[in-house]
Amino acid sequence: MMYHIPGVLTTDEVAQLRAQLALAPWIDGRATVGNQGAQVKNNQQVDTQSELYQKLQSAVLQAVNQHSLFFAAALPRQISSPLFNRYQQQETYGFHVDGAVRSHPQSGWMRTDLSATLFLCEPESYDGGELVVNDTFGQHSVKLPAGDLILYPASSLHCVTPVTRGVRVASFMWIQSMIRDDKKRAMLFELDRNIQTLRTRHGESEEVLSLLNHYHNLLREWSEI
Ligand SMILES: O=C(O)CCC(=O)C(=O)O
Ligand SMILES: [Fe+2]
Repeated sequence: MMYHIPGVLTTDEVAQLRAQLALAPWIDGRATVGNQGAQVKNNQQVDTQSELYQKLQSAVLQAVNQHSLFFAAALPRQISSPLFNRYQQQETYGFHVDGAVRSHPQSGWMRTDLSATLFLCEPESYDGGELVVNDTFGQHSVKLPAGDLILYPASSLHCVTPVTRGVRVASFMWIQSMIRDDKKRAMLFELDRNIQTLRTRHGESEEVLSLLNHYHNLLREWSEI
């Protein structure tokens, strides 16, 4: 399942981030990838050793952590330090696999259940640069407004098509979820959304309370924390 999470950053926050990113040290994106990825990866990333990187990644992490729809869809247990990438002049990232485990600054290791891209450029400012994700229902091509995020299973093969005009800048990260299984996580999300809608439409009721209890009991049953 893929989820579009709108408004992770406001237009002003995107502009501020972009201004800072223009000053950041950019290095070859192959610095953070294994053998297979290196063969198909052609982009730049902000140097994670730089002081500015620390500041920028924590701003993105904070925005993501505060977003209730992101929380409901991802049920995050761990989020990797967000990275920043840039594609221009035909740069691309061919179909690849995201590593199943990564080192994490606080916990040592994390499992990547979900991948996320936070778009930082308006779609009409560049051509190409679609994120293409293969899942069991076929191929999905994604290009979102600046400030919006796409969440997709890290288990799916995916690529970024060549940027043929302009520049595509994004932040991307991985999430270990409290609910490892995509199907269970999707069911919980659907239940959660319906409870919220019922509440907004009809207010509190015994039935809403009971469904909420059911949601939490399933979460209690399935979560790994
Ligand atoms: O730029 C993107 O949207 C995705 C990047 C990506 O797939 C990766 O770095 O593993
Ligand atoms: Fe990837």
